[in-house]
Amino acid sequence: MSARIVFDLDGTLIDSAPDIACVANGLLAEEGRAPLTLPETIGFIGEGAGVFVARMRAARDLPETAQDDLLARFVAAYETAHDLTRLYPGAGAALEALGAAGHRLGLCTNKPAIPARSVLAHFDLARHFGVVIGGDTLATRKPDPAPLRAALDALGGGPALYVGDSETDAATAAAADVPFLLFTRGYRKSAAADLPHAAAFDDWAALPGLVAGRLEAARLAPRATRA
Ligand SMILES: O=C(O)COP(=O)(O)O
Ligand SMILES: [Mg+2]
Repeated sequence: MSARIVFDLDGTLIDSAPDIACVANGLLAEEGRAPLTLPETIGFIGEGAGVFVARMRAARDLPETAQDDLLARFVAAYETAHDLTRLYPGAGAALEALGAAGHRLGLCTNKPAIPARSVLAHFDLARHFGVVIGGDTLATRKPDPAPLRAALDALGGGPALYVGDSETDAATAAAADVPFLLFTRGYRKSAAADLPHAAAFDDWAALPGLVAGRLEAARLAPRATRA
């Protein structure tokens, strides 16, 4: 059975926090402020670039009036910030295997669309995705369900799954009524058990089997288990 599988990006497919910290710290240095630590940076990721910059400002005592200017500079620098970013081990092979199994793949991230597409191209991942929805593609972003719904609609019909790492992703999947698969090595702030999820994995090599198992369970008991 061919499913629609939509993925989050930061903290799910890629470990991008070191590059995000580097971009933030370039701006903070220009503003005469102390750099963010990596844990601080990770704590600020998840609700899009605007919220990240607002949290960075608040943490380093920069005024709200600087928001628009800082955000524009942040997004501009973000587009080419790839050197410190790593694909999680096995993520590329898992996308390859899921595509080869006939599933249709999409991406739904709160990262702005331009840097999202840029990092996908950098890692040669763009070819896997039939649709890419960024944090600024629609008028609303996750945890609003609209971006995930738009990604799924673009992929056609069939069972749906959302794969992500964070509270935002779990809430988005719940709001869209889509089963959520939690990658536990990303940027979530709470315990995995506190995030509603249909299944969890800590190794990308396990995902194709997890998906196949869920689809088979749904086939055998369509009323008891969705997707
Ligand atoms: O840019 C962010 O804040 C988060 O990005 P993500 O939705 O891919 O985790
Ligand atoms: Mg994420």
